[in-house]
Amino acid sequence: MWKKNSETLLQDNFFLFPTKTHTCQVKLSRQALSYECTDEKNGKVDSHEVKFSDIIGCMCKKEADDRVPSVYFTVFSYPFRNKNNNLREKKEITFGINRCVRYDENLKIAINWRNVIMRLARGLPVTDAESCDLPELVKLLVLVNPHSGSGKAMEVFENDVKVMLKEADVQYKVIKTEYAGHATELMKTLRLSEWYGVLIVSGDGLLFEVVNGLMNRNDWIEAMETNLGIVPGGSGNALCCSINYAAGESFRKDFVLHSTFVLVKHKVLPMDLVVVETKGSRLYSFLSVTWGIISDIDYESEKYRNLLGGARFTVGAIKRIASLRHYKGRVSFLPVTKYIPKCQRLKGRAFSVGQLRSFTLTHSEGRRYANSQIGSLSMPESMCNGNSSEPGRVNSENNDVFHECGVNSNDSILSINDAESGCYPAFSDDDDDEIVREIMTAVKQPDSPVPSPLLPALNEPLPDSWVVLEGEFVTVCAVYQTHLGDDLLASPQSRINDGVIHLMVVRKGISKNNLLKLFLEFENGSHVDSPYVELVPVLAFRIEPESSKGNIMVDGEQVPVAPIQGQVLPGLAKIMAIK
Ligand SMILES: Nc1ncnc2c1ncn2[C@@H]1O[C@H](COP(=O)(O)OP(=O)(O)OP(=O)(O)O)[C@@H](O)[C@H]1O
Repeated sequence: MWKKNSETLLQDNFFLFPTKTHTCQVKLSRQALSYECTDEKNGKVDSHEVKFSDIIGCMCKKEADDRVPSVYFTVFSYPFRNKNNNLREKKEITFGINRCVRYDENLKIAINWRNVIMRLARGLPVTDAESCDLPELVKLLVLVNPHSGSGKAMEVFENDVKVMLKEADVQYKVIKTEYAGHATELMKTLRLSEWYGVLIVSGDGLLFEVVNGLMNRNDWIEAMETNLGIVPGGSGNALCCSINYAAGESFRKDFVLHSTFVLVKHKVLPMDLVVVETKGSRLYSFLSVTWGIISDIDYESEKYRNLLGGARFTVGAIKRIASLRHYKGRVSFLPVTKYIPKCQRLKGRAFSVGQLRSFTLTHSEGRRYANSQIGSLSMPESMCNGNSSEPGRVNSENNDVFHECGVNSNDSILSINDAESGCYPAFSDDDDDEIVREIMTAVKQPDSPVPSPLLPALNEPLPDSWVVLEGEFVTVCAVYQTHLGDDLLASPQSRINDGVIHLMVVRKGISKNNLLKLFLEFENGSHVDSPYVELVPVLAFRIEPESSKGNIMVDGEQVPVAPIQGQVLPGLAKIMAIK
């Protein structure tokens, strides 16, 4: 027999449905629902515990026969199948109450248990467990793109998502998009106060439409308070992969179940956006800007979308590596910390640990930090030779940056990076605070345009504090989520709201074999250790292609091949995700 202790919020005796022969003592603490059932036939006792972190909802039911006063409540949970994998499975447990002769009295008990369970499952406070209100109603506008991925988004919603929304007591209205751009239009006139959030059942493209629709409203400040959720219905589903990866949830097997689980836990995180400026347009991006082989694969494999779904990227990658292209141009960026080219870090001696200065931008959540560790590796000589032409400029083909900084291989990494050394000046704390002030001032002024204080006009020169790389590139990607696809862990250090863009640069000089190897390493993120890959944390970037050949993609959507630049807007969006 259990004793009620200070941890116990509620305790009672119910019977276990459907057996009716098992009497259970059921107990609620803030962490778990526990029950101990005795089989009346053989006296066997069974103990169980269901953690609130696994519970998504609770529902009351009555008997079909109105003359029977029994009432039931069912708890819906999705615990991990076993300790050795991260796959969840549904477990439903139903308790019956027939203690009172009157139905309404049994119902009152069931409703109170349901209310407490719903609050604890959503992480809400419970002050008086004996008389507890149901959490506030959650109403979602669900947008489904019937043409995303292999065209099964509606099926995904009907078969998998709907049932979990019901279990979690989430109300919704579904709109099937009718054309590309429909979601953007809908967002422009959305009555914000009517909805807890907007749920996208599609790929990243539909969320891109939603974000841009909201950001282009005059009241974009309020509009960006809208909670955004996403369940994978596309082919890449990069944001869903990143959200699940951060939450420790599966994003390969049972992807939809795990994404919907994250969604119905009702946690919301600020998410960084990047304001992107290109020929005649200003876009708001949550994922990436890509140029070179990555964008070519994304765009050119589009035609296999319906046939192959996610596998379209693998087929596209093999094709593109076989007939490898290089892209000439200039890549500039404002580094979070003083920039040291990877070849310089690796040449001469291996540094065991490097340190990035903590970059912070104040947001309502407080200050956030981006830290990085530089691994120890050796660098092919061919990647590190040449002479520089001017400070702040690194020619990818003929530059001896090591020499340029006026240091020898015995100097420490921090002294190489001193401002006096002639290396690229870094962003100072004062600058940080200035940016924060500018963004926050604009945010407080309704109807003012979204500020981008780090970006000069596209046709204007960049300040000296920017680093410039020139030459031929295989790819340049500005990434702000961990994943660009389920087998593309492009930027393992990215966090949903770290206030940092990770700029990945692969220059000409890598063989096809090594490039293929690199693509295989993308799956677990080990490409970051490759001497051919630079991954630089930056606040802003500019890409200036020399020719208009190839593709540039913003969040997987094609834009003209022309100069393009972007700046991080820390934590501006709200995404339904678990840290
Ligand atoms: N009803 C519709 N008909 C045609 N196109 C649509 C419709 N609704 C949305 N779109 C467009 O379809 C494109 C692809 O959508 P989405 O990105 O969601 O799927 P995906 O490309 O398969 O997934 P991912 O971007 O994750 O690879 C987007 O550009 C979107 O604007």
